[in-house]
Amino acid sequence: MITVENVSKSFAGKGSAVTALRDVSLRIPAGAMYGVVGPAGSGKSTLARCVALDERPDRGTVRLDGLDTATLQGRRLREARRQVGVVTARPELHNERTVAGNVAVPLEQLGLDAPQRRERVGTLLDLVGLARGAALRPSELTEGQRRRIAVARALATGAPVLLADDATGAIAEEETGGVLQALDRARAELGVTVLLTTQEAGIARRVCDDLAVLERGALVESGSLLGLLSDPTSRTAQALLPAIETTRAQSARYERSVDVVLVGFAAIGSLLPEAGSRFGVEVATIGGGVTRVGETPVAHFRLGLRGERSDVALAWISERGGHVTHTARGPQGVAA
Ligand SMILES: Nc1ncnc2c1ncn2[C@@H]1O[C@H](COP(=O)(O)OP(=O)(O)OP(=O)(O)O)[C@@H](O)[C@H]1O
Repeated sequence: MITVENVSKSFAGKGSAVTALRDVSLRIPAGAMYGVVGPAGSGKSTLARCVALDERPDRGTVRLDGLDTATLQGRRLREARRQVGVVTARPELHNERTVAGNVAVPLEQLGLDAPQRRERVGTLLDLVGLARGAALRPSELTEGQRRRIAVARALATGAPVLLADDATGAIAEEETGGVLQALDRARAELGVTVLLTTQEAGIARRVCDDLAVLERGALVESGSLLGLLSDPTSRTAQALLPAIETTRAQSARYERSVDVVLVGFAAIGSLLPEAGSRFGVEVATIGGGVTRVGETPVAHFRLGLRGERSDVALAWISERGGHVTHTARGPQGVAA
């Protein structure tokens, strides 16, 4: 468990100081894939550097498994830093060494002998999908593959936390999946806690369980990704849920219209038709669509309803986990 407790951090700027983090608190459970999302300059890297103990907060503290890191110095600080492997968007690789040689660097520093290094490097290159590239030079690989070397190197010493600070930044779209898969396998197969910062909520949507959104150094929302998506007013939902575009004419064919978020195959497949037949109400999908969070489908639909018991049908949908938002009714009982 990583806890960030009321962390604030400012830097001297030209003239006035720049506040990079304002009283940020987070709880990152052990073994989670946790996303920190926000626009450029919102404080993601500063938060990442505070968690990696490369930066000291002005106020507040970071706890790694309960250890208060605020006052650590010298050897104890170095030991705590070794708990966190770091990958950035600009990993420095040694081009005079092979891919395997790069991953072996931290193991050489630890004093592992050659057979132990070979075994560990082989396992890690396999984990990041580069087992066949071991003898190549980093310059012979794509940028996405170089990021995966950096992931393997960051995991080499067995750090329980992996900090991927914009690790998918500035690589080709088709290579993003490979980097995300490497991070996901680190979590799933090594039990590593992964903190992933990115400007794109869509990147976090593909792999993260939990999310924090930063804006101008402040935490604006945090929680499970599915929980945040269930609230259509959250920033995360607004960024990730399919947009609803319906015309007035489409809505006008029904007595009322509502928006609904449904999570999971079962809810999306059966809740609406079942509500319709159970309560004798016509329930039609007149807008929206389905997206995916990891493996889970999430629907954001506008529904048109007709029938006396539409209120009861909607209450029934809500009781079964559907998140219903009532849109304003127009003068003829039509959604505005
Ligand atoms: N070492 C530093 N010295 C001065 N200002 C800094 C320093 N590090 C960060 N800042 C400032 O703090 C604010 C937050 O920066 P930070 O790099 O944490 O944001 P970010 O969300 O990671 O941005 P990006 O997505 O562009 O990487 C910015 O205004 C930045 O200019």
